[in-house]
Amino acid sequence: MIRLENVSKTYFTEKGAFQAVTAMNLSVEEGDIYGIIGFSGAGKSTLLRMINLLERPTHGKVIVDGKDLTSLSPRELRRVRQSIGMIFQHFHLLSNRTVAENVEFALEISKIGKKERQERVQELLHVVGLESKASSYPSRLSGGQKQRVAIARALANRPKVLLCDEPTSALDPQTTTSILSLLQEINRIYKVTILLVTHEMEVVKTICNKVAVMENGHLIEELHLADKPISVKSYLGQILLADPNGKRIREEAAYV
Ligand SMILES: Nc1ncnc2c1ncn2[C@@H]1O[C@H](COP(=O)(O)OP(=O)(O)OP(=O)(O)O)[C@@H](O)[C@H]1O
Repeated sequence: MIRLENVSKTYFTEKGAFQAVTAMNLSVEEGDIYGIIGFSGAGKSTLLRMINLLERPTHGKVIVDGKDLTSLSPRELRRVRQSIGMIFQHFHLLSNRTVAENVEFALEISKIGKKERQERVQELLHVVGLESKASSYPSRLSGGQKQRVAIARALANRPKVLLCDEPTSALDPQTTTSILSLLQEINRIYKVTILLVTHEMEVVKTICNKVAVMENGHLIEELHLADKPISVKSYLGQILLADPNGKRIREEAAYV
């Protein structure tokens, strides 16, 4: 479903060039819930954002559903992007639109007719359990509810892939659990392939079947979590697995 071939990203700033991702190869199969984990600054978000070309790779190919996105025209890319939904740590909802209007917005952009838009919004708000909040504005919602709206909006155009950038990092543990269950349900009902960036192994262990461990822009190793026992070779992979809540990661990251 998704293949990254020798993908690198260099940022050019006033301070000079900085290589955030180096020659990464990754293969995500249809139906996977695929985690990307590592310390802060490892390049996880950069990698995720290259999958819908929010960041354009400096080198390499990004192949989604058989198409090399790096070779598409802007128009073709806009169309393909509709099949790739995305959610973020801080939700990014439109504050001047209601819950229903936030979800509908994605359908307006794809020029879907009004009747179909409204039916789809109803269905999605039902799936994320927010029918009663359709007319509320985002400022009146909890963090978990805001993420549910963002998920409904990301699913509006029936994407094949959902990219999740630290989707639970701004949420308390109980809300995190409910959002992760929702993502799992969406993966099952809609057969959406999910890629999820996180710094917490607990999140990965709860819903992912595979995880890529990243450090300093490199893929350190890939773990198949369905295997028992899980085979872990890298030191970083062992730390992450032994410390599912990421406490030690945060301590070590603060120390270095
Ligand atoms: N637009 C940019 N311009 C310059 N440098 C950037 C840019 N975006 C990210 N970086 C740098 O690239 C590196 C990787 O950043 P990235 O956000 O991908 O890491 P991450 O693993 O997602 O970490 P975090 O969880 O802290 O966001 C960091 O050192 C960051 O400062």
